[in-house]
Amino acid sequence: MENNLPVNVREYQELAKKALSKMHYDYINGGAEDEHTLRDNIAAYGRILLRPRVLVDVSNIDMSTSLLGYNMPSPIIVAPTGSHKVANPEGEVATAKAAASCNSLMVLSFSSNCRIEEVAASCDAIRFYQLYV
Ligand SMILES: Cc1cc2nc3c(=O)[nH]c(=O)nc-3n(C[C@H](O)[C@H](O)[C@H](O)COP(=O)(O)O)c2cc1C
Repeated sequence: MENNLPVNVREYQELAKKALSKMHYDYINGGAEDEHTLRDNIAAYGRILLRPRVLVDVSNIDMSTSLLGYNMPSPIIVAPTGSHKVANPEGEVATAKAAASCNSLMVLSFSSNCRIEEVAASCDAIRFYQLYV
């Protein structure tokens, strides 16, 4: 890892494995039941082929998009996931601040460790809430 910064999901996984207890790592890294969908999701990304291009000016690119009327600089958002305090003492507040710093959108989970009001007051991230009904 150059400058010790992770460059892909696998390298983030390695760091997470070192930072977390086995139980918490397995909770975050695992999928439901026999993990068929988890494996298929990873395989689906593997089927997307990118053609490498060199000497192309990428100093002025635009990946912005909108979701339900909210504009954002890229189509990358934070999906709802519960119990962020297993990974960070600030919990979902830390995740919301990170999303806000990228002008991204965070979906706060129904099973989050932090209260909705606490997360909402912590930053200006675009706020979506996931609710089981
Ligand atoms: C640790 C963990 C916790 C999750 N918690 C929730 C949750 O509280 N609510 C929810 O709707 N989805 C939850 N999910 C599902 C994710 O939002 C997401 O749909 C799933 O990881 C699949 O991602 P993908 O749709 O990008 O493939 C959780 C997933 C993980 C790995």
